[in-house]
Amino acid sequence: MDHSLFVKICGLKTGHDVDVAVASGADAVGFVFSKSPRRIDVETAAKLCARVPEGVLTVGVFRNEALEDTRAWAQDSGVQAIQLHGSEDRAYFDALAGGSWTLLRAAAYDDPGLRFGDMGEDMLLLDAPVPGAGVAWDWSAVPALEGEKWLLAGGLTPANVRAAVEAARPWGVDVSSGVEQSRGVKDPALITAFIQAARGTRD
Ligand SMILES: O=C(O)c1ccccc1NCC(=O)[C@H](O)[C@H](O)COP(=O)(O)O
Repeated sequence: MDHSLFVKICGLKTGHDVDVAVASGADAVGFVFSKSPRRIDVETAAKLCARVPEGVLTVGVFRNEALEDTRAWAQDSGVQAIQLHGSEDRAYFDALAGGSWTLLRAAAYDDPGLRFGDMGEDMLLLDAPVPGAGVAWDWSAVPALEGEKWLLAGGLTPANVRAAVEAARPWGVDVSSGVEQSRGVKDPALITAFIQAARGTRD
């Protein structure tokens, strides 16, 4: 069992799905603000953030948005963390640092020369090259990230997450497609199953 594994459920759109993720033990919930079947508007994100209890991190997910839009949407929705998935550079990260947000940097696992902290991030998310596509990769090909706060993502499901954790030994995991019944529509039973499987608490 791995009670300490950090688990983030991404791309939530409804209050019920947020409640299920929280009740099932998620450490973080993600809301997508950029182009995606999971995109929600700022008002919806604010309502979803308001029902998340203290201790569970609310994360806004962005990809190549204008800096001022990212800042405004994060502020207006009330997310506690900003996850950046595009070609945002160090200046972009620096402009958001020093605020109250935890910064997550998403990078493709095969990004050459990848090193934790290069963008000043607080957490690194190691993903497949296309985010949110449910595409798995060779999780044993993880760069040296031992001891860092890094999340494994990309094609994880309730069926494969435990093996992936054992192969890659991440600090945490992140999932979207693998807990959906159809693209962009979450399945509450899969959310619960994923969290239990990730931590090895499933029967
Ligand atoms: O989910 C999206 O559609 C998305 C769109 C734009 C930027 C990021 C996006 N998702 C980011 C995530 O955190 C996903 O959970 C992560 O890429 C893993 O996705 P999946 O392979 O579907 O589990």
